[in-house]
Amino acid sequence: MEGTVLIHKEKTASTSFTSAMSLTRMGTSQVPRRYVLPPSQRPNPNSIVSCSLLDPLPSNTLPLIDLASLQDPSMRSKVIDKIRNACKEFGFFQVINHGVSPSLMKGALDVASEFFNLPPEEKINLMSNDINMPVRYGTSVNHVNDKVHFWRDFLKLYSHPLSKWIDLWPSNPPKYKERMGNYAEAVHALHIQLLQAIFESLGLNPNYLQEEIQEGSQVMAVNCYPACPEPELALGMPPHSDYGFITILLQSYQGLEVMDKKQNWISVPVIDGGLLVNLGDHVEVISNGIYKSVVHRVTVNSEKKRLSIASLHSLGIEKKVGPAPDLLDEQHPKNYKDSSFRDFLDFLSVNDILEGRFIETLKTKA
Ligand SMILES: O=C(O)CCC(=O)C(=O)O
Ligand SMILES: [Fe+2]
Repeated sequence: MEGTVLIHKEKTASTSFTSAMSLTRMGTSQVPRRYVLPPSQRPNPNSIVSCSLLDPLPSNTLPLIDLASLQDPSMRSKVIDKIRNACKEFGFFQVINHGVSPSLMKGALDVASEFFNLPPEEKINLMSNDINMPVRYGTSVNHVNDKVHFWRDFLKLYSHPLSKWIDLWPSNPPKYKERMGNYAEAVHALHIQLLQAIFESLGLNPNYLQEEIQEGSQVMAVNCYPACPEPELALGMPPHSDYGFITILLQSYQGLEVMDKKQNWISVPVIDGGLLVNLGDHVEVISNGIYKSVVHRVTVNSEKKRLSIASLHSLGIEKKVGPAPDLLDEQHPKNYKDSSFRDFLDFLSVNDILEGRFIETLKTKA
């Protein structure tokens, strides 16, 4: 049958199911049971706060930061102040004038879309249940808990250094490597600038951990959320925070929601040419909790396929990260244990993403 794929080869060799993309193409009018969330975890449209994007920031708006002035010595400290406020208040902000060109962004979204439109037979050889695989196609299933599924197909790509990984990336569509690779490199350069600004906003040397960051890891999660016949019952991704320093996210359509301090879900509007920046668990740990990683989730809609490219940046897989010594003294003891990307992968391999966040396991006090 078109679209039926075998998954969980290692665990349940007989399990077969159809990807969200194939279900949508078949014109399914109801989501299969495995996507239906318990009522308490469903997106409740009445509780979602919509925000306008204003600058400067009154309450109840999401921060939008113009990076054009970051390189201007007379303006830099103003931008750093805005970044500090955004990190403290939300752990999230959007950026414009960030240096990644509109054509690179469009090129990456176009090839992402073409890849997910390929017939299942073309994608299946990239499918794996092993979260350590450097290139991994997945269709909605959660690697631990195969009872709850999410309305998402994804392709995870190890991306830095690009020359090490790009040969493993898909050769079809033919422009995939070139377009996605150019985007990955531009976003990698942007993430270095953003980290410098974030460190500066904490009072740290902007070049803190510079060498380790240059040698760090970049994993891109290219996500596809097809139109969903019953969007009120399912999610594209459950609530989680990202591992790593920051995630730079490009979205083609609305769907991402971030949780604010009052635990309201705030829907993130799409800004033409903008990119989203999520603080991840590394920043929470390095700042010793001054900043918190942002909890976010993805809702789906019945009208339109949504694509997103999440570029996740962290230290190398075995490198431990801990609170910055300059932020610690007798009044400010260490609130988090040191940990590595490997520790996170080990955590993920035995924990369902719905059951707690990795960062909670690092706290030295309750
Ligand atoms: O699709 C999105 O907007 C978010 C994706 C995401 O959170 C992730 O890949 O970690
Ligand atoms: Fe995420």
